[in-house]
Amino acid sequence: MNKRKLVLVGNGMAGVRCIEEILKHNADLFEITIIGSEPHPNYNRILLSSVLAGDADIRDIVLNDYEWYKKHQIDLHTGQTVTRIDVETKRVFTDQGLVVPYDDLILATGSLPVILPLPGADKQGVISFRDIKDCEAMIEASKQYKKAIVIGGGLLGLEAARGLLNLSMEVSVVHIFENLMERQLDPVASQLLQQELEKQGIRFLMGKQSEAVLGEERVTGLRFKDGSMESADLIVMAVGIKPNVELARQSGIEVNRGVMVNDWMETSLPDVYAVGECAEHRTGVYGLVAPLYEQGMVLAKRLCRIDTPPYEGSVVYTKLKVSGVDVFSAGEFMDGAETRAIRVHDEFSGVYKKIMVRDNKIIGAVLFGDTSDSNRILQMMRSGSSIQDLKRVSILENRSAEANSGNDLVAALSDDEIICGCNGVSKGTIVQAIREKGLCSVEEVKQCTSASRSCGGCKPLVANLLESVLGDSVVVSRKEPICGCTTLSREELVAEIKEKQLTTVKEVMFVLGWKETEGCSKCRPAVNYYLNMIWPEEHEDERESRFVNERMHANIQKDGTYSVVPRMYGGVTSPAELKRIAAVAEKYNVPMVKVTGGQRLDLLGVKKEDLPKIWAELDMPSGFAYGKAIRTVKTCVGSDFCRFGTQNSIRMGIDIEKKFERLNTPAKVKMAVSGCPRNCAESSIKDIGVVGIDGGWEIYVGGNGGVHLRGAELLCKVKTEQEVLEWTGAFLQYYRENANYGERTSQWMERVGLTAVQAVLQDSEMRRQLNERVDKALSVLRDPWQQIMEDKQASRMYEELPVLT
Ligand SMILES: Cc1cc2nc3c(=O)[nH]c(=O)nc-3n(C[C@H](O)[C@H](O)[C@H](O)COP(=O)(O)OP(=O)(O)OC[C@H]3O[C@@H](n4cnc5c(N)ncnc54)[C@H](O)[C@@H]3O)c2cc1C
Ligand SMILES: NC(=O)c1ccc[n+]([C@@H]2O[C@H](COP(=O)([O-])OP(=O)(O)OC[C@H]3O[C@@H](n4cnc5c(N)ncnc54)[C@H](O)[C@@H]3O)[C@@H](O)[C@H]2O)c1
Ligand code: SF4
Ligand code: FES
Repeated sequence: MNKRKLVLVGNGMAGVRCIEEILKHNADLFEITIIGSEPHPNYNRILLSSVLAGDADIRDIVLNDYEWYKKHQIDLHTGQTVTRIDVETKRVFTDQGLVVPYDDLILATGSLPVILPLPGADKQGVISFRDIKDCEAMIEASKQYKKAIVIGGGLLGLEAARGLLNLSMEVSVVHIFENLMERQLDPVASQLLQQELEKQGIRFLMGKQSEAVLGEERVTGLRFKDGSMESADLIVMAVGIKPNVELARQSGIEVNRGVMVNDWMETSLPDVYAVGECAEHRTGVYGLVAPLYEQGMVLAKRLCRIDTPPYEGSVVYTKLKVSGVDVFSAGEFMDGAETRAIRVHDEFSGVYKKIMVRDNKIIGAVLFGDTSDSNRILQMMRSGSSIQDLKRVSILENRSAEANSGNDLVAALSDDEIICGCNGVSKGTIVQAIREKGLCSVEEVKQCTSASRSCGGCKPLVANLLESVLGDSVVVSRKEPICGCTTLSREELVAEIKEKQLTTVKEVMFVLGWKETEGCSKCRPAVNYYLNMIWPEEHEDERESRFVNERMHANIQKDGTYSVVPRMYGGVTSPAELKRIAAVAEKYNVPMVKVTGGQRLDLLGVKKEDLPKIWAELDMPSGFAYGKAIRTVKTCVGSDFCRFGTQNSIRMGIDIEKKFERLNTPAKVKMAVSGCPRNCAESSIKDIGVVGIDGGWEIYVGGNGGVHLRGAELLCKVKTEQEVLEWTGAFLQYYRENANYGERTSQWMERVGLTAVQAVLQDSEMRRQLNERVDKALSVLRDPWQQIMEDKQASRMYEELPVLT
């Protein structure tokens, strides 16, 4: 049988998803050609926000790699734009002279970002945020420039702003209205969101209408209609999108806001279909993947001649992807004459929930601060079930607070509740797949059901579901590949390194069949760390695999200069040290000397070539302020000086720091010792916090005072200073051996739980063995500043190293 020729214009999320569905139904029906303007295989556009925020690498976000196209015999043409469709002869033409005939044609050309027609909008440094190219441009700009303006306080603008903040830029969001995300949030939720983002460091200029982009060749600022101005080196326009319909319009296909389609995604021309953001269905144009995938599923069945209910539109919802902020919105959210609302606003915990009701049915919701009920509420909206017989406020009862764990919460969900909103995958489907196909990792569930394949917001729920179904085999269920270059999880990698006695990064990648021979910026430093941890004496640290700060042994600053933080054990210094610091600062014109949060002195603005000279003249050890290593041990004044002090916190802090300095760890480790439970050294928000009590010490672990605020948990109470050192050593080594590279103790403790850690460390023999291993690791470590000063070759190489971020 002759295959029908199917051509897809647009190699993006909606179109390729439709092709995947077609292949699932019948892989032999079509000869498929895909033409896409971007020079990449299909990637997850949603995760561009994560790439910008530094949580993912471009390579991690590819959805279908080139192999996939080859495997399915798809003729792929990237970097080519279809410029004309000849509907008479049924052929498409590209800007590079390619002519492809079709029997069926799918248009999935997506959207174009709206660019405000401001004078100066064409200057360098004015960009949108839509594709990999934009994302790379922002990352590049952040290396040279300081100040960014994001125009538009919608989902995209806020995610861009958060990403730019992570790239160390100063960020101002310019919004035209008084309330952020006014298309999704009511004024109360908007205000809460603004306050939270302000706390994270974003500035807001509300109710501002932009008038002109300032600058010569490159942007220097923005002028507003009220005459005020704001300076900027980068302007990101995130003021909405418009369906990309020009190709369809020119080809005589009926176009309104989008390409007009009926309930089977058919356009006004025979054999021409449209899906995704470019399509307009019953006046609805969607800008989120869930409805686009629903459209693709209907079209796939239609093209494969499989009976399908028509596409009748979608109930959409949004969640902002900014860490530390939980925001959910669906359907109607503004109060009106015909609607009533059920509201809860807990100002103490910062939780706001509002459910909109009409004719006893839920027609919309806004949740801020706790979005754990979002799936259930969405389900009730979608099913249109009556809430007449329910106790109204029970709809908003916080099930996450009642549940002892995420597993309890997920166990309480009914089988038809949707776990993955983006891909419309229910709990029942996932549970069935886990049981029938023996799945035991989130990655496997993703491959098999598509759950967690898009925004990734449902990953924790999928993981909880795996745990609740698999019970004790949970350890297996947590396994995820360390990056896209390998399928090996951390546990598997560590086991392979030990078993095969692999000793260099290159060897690991070669022997274990890495997809990319050189690895990526995610796995190279991780493998180097695991090798250091496993073979402390045998493995020679591979500096070229480390991030720039660790290679240079100093923190690179925004302007390309470095900072120097010498170690001051327990935050204690001496007149002699202070004199040396002052002399160095004067001699090398150090622009700023600053006291750090960890009770040390930071010399900021040091030129790269001055670093070794400054280290030599300071004659102090490196403070490792740049590394995934033991950082500071902050202390209060303690019993020697403080009238409340029960224990000598300064001595304890110095002893801890002297014992564990230089130790490399999966992520930075901050410690503190307080002389009494008044806790002046803030031990309760440190990775390890020690608190003096009558007759002994309490040791707390897993605290974090950063973006993800977490109180440390009590690990144990001990009597002597020796025991503090013993437990600290055991905890550090257990964390070194079991956490993922880059995972802070707070995240690790969250993942494995205090009880599991206590169960190991309460065994004195285990503590002894762990201490033996940590002592071995410590015994070979030397001060890196000293090493570089002694090694002429190293200091030369050091000057020449290329910058890898
Ligand atoms: C930063 C960011 C974050 C997002 N976050 C979320 C989120 O959290 N949740 C969510 O649901 N959605 C999110 N979205 C929206 C989501 O990514 C889009 O809805 C989805 O990608 C649209 O898919 P599409 O296939 O219709 O269009 P696209 O993914 O834009 O694909 C269209 C493709 O067609 C190509 N093309 C256009 N014209 C032609 C032509 N003539 N010839 C050849 N190729 C052509 C384009 O270059 C493009 O590659 C986000 C979007 C961005 C930019
Ligand atoms: N988490 C998510 O689901 C997510 C994240 C990013 C992007 N997206 C999608 O990407 C698309 C684009 O997002 P978006 O935020 O650009 O679109 P949007 O239309 O949702 O928001 C644009 C915002 O810009 C504001 N605005 C318009 N003109 C302005 C002006 N002159 N000055 C200042 N502000 C102005 C609008 O009031 C609006 O709040 C949408 O479809 C969105 O759903 C979704
Ligand atoms: S924690 Fe206790 S001992 Fe230390 S300074 Fe505060 S009050 Fe004094
Ligand atoms: S909810 Fe977005 S991937 Fe599952």
